[in-house]
Amino acid sequence: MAFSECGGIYRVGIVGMGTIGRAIALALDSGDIPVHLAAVHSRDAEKAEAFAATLNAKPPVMALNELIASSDLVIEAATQAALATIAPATLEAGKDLMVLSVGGLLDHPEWADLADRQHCKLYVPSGAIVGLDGVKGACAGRIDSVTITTRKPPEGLDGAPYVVEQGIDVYALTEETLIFEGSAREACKGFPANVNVSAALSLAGIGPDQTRIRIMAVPGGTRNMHDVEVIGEFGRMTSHIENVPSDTNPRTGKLSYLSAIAMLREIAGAVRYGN
Ligand SMILES: NC(=O)C1=CN([C@@H]2O[C@H](COP(=O)(O)OP(=O)(O)OC[C@H]3O[C@@H](n4cnc5c(N)ncnc54)[C@H](O)[C@@H]3O)[C@@H](O)[C@H]2O)C=CC1
Ligand SMILES: O=C([O-])CC(=O)C(=O)O
Repeated sequence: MAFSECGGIYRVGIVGMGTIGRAIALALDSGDIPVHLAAVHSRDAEKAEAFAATLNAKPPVMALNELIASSDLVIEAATQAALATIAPATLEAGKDLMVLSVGGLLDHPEWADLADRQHCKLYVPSGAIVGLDGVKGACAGRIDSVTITTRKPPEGLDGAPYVVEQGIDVYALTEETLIFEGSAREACKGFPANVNVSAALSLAGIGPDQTRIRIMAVPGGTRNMHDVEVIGEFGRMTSHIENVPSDTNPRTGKLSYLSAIAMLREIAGAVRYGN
């Protein structure tokens, strides 16, 4: 952890003031995580100003480069496309980075090396998925397969580039339907705002080309569900999560931001649970 020089308080800047960014800002504003919310930045500065004004801390809304300069940790909660700017700028400045748009990491293994050279940390929370501790352990040995099956209601998949390109009308489906099957890398390109969980799974496990994903549209569904199966020399592991879609973004399950908040608590504290 690279502490700021002013007062030894770990300064956090949040980029992206949508569902996840706001939830993290509100958690920090409650004051029970010992870090300082130093700045926020979003594509829509006016909306970010209005939200920041509702917080006790009244964090300034800054340009990205100013936010990076004012933070020890930058939390990316924007988009995979935005990450392409945020990640190198943050790491080159020697600042820690937490990434939510995890799919944006898959084509940039050099960022992990950059973090290493710059002596800073690159954090990837489990997000909307469970069981990455076990996956990491399992992948220390021989692995035969890692598969994730994602089930979302139509509104959780609507507008994804793959859905648009293929002309799939997710609202016209009448029963659970497989709409995509492939690697985590391919899925994160076709569904950049829907299956970042598959990127986190692949990075914790055997990589984005070897990790398989199936995406199912579930008409009438009320949960974003992810089933992970890992088979290897250790045996077989499965995990299942039924995520309540967040109120403001049906693609994003509530565990996504709760996981980031829990990770921040551990970064700020002395004790870490789990692997
Ligand atoms: N790792 C995980 O398990 C999960 C990751 N995600 C991903 O996390 C990211 C944030 O998710 P949400 O908060 O639900 O999305 P959201 O759409 O509610 O909010 C995104 C915010 O980022 C802002 N933004 C967009 N482009 C920007 C840019 N270039 N610079 C600054 N701000 C920009 C938007 O104006 C918006 O305020 C998304 O990429 C999403 O796909 C979402 C759920 C789970
Ligand atoms: O919240 C979820 O179910 C997962 C999600 O959107 C993502 O991984 O991008």
